[in-house]
Amino acid sequence: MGVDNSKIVYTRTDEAPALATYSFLPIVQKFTKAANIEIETKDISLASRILANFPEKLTDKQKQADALAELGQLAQKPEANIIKLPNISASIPQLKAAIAELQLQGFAVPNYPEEPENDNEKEIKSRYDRIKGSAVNPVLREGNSDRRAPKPVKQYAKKNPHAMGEWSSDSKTHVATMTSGDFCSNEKSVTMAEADEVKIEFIDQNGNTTILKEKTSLLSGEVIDATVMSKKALISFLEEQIADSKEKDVLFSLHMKATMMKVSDPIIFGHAVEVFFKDVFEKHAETLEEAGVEVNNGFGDLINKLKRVPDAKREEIKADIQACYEKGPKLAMVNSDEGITNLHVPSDIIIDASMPAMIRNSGKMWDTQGNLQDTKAVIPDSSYAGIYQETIDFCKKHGAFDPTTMGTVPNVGLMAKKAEEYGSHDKTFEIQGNGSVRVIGSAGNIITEHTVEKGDIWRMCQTKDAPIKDWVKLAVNRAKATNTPTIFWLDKNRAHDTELIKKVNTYLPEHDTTGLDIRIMSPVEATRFSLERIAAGQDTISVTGNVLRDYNTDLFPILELGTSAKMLSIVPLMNGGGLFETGAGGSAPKHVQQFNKEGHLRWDSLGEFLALAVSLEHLGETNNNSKALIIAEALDQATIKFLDHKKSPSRKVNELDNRGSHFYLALYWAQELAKQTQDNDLQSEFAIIAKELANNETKIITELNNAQGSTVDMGGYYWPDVEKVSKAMRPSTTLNSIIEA
Ligand SMILES: NC(=O)C1=CN([C@@H]2O[C@H](COP(=O)(O)OP(=O)(O)OC[C@H]3O[C@@H](n4cnc5c(N)ncnc54)[C@H](OP(=O)(O)O)[C@@H]3O)[C@@H](O)[C@H]2O)C=CC1
Ligand SMILES: O=C(O)CCC(=O)C(=O)O
Ligand SMILES: [Mg+2]
Repeated sequence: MGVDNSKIVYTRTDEAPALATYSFLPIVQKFTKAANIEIETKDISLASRILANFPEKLTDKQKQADALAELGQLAQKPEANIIKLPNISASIPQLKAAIAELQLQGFAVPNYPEEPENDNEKEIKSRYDRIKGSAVNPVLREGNSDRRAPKPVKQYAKKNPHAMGEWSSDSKTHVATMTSGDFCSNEKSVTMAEADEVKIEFIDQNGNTTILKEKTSLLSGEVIDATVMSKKALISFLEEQIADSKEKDVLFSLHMKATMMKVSDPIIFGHAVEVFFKDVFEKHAETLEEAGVEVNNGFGDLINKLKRVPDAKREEIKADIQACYEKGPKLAMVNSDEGITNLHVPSDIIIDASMPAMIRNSGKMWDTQGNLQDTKAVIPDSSYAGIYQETIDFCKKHGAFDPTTMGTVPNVGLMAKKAEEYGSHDKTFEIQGNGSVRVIGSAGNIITEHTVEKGDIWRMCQTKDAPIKDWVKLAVNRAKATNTPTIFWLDKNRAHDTELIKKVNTYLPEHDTTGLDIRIMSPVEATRFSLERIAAGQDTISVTGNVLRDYNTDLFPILELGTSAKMLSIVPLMNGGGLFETGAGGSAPKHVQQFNKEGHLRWDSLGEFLALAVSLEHLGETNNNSKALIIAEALDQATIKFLDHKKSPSRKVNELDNRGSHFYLALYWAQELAKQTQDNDLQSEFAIIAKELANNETKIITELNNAQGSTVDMGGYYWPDVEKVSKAMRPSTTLNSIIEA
């Protein structure tokens, strides 16, 4: 064999999934130990990543290993078997909050220098910049993605439909997107004929050159695209949309990925805040500057920093803010009770989850009174906005989807080797003057050139050939395995997609596709085609680039299953290993708030159960471990039973929560192992455990439910106290003693 992969790495992350791990991991360790599998944990939480980057500021006891770097290396090895739970892709406000908490806990990590004033601060900022945003996913995702609703999960959703808001044909809800001057319209794309090292430079109007990035190495066959968002076009678009929301009497809402994938999005978010509160920002420019307001961190940053402003001035600004609210359209609210608008915090409105949530809610969002209202969903760049307008049009015409009959849309997504927008982070620049930006080859040849103005956002992406080839192969494999129509969502009128279409047409014939229905359609056409089929109960595989992977794997699951937490999410790593992600959703900060307040955790670990089963199966197959295969199969059966018996966490306090759901999973898993006859050792060991768990069911559930109903002190949000949380998440001594026996 040569490859030793009797080990599974289980990640510790943040927020709700991290809490769930405290309860679930001991169970996992108990079951896998019986097959000689070692479960190693790696802490890739935001706080741990901060600590790992500043060893010189910490005592020996405080130091953290750089788990992310270690996992990044492991992901490139054939023995990799990693279970990854969702983590915080930190926005700057989240990063700052985590730093402040760590400092309070006695870790001498430095502040985040937003505007570094010397070399030392620049160095600190550059370290933090490696931690924020999508710092984790692109490092681990050394393969393309296969996300789908497994059959039992889909069947369960059909039998137990989630609530779906009705749609009316006269809904005023719509998407607003730019028609010119945006990334989509300005994109230029080139496939490299041979490997090269390119330079990115800015040339001002006087012919002075500034190097933006000295060296980017490109492989032969690599697709690069460069594009620019015009600040002027963006501002006038935002002004128009604000006026139009007022006129049409719909809520103004902004939907972006301002924490991840694209470092351009916080800047765009900042412009939206500034345009909406234009009168405040113009009139008080100097005061706000002095107070250190960072508009890219959302309107909430202004509110927080008002305390630094002298009293009289503060009252004046507050009155001007009020005037903006009165003059402008109604703003969509994230939390109407607390007055948090859609423009307050960039990480509160993450488009992949926020748009489907709106569509599931009859196309409505909350106003300041907590009433649902029709909405203008502003998605500035037009590259992918059309899929949501198409979905809205479909719902207006046909009414809401019916989860009891609808088909499914799985996804095969291109993301390996920092494909597409994942690779843009170190190649995105806010342009400092008028002139042009060029990508120059080593022979001095101009590869792309854009005329730019001060404030424009220029960015470049790169997509390597091998990941594209692998993505086509994965699509064909999924098409074959399911005999389902398979659509590449690529637009022949978009520069980047044109290059990808050429490659798809080259690589598809390398596979035997006899009898398969594989087509290429633009994202808008593909949406309509898939929606028509889904409504008729039919399935359609979507094969997409990286951003649509992100969007589609929340959009369809949220419509079909009520949440993307129930998705199977596999990343077959290009070098042979496996990365198994749990669900397709995020770290659910709302769930932590509820847990703190009333001791009830409604995080649904179904994604973890699904990921663990495929991880065990992968281990069993690559390591000839028959016990692992039996345990995997038993886990799948247990998960089906778990769904049948409706043991998912309830949303309400004093009912079954995440911890109780883990008990039932353990019970069913043990019962399945006791039932099988292929392995006597497993059978006898788990027969005893199954019996003990079953005999103590009432006692355990009582102990677990009694732990609910009061506040929980975690001793920290980003860096909680291990003992406190462990105690809170494992309150049943009866269950603990069975698991630890
Ligand atoms: N793969 C990753 O690592 C990802 C990380 N993130 C991170 O997560 C944070 C929050 O992002 P956001 O976009 O709000 O996404 P979330 O998925 O956390 O929130 C959206 C909603 O999804 C539902 N949800 C998601 N997972 C579960 C689950 N297991 N059990 C029950 N409900 C679930 C909840 O819906 P409801 O209220 O309807 O129950 C939740 O309120 C951010 O910090 C972001 O960076 C986000 C996406 C992916
Ligand atoms: O890093 C990303 O792609 C964002 C995380 C996410 O939302 C996802 O993978 O679905
Ligand atoms: Mg997503």
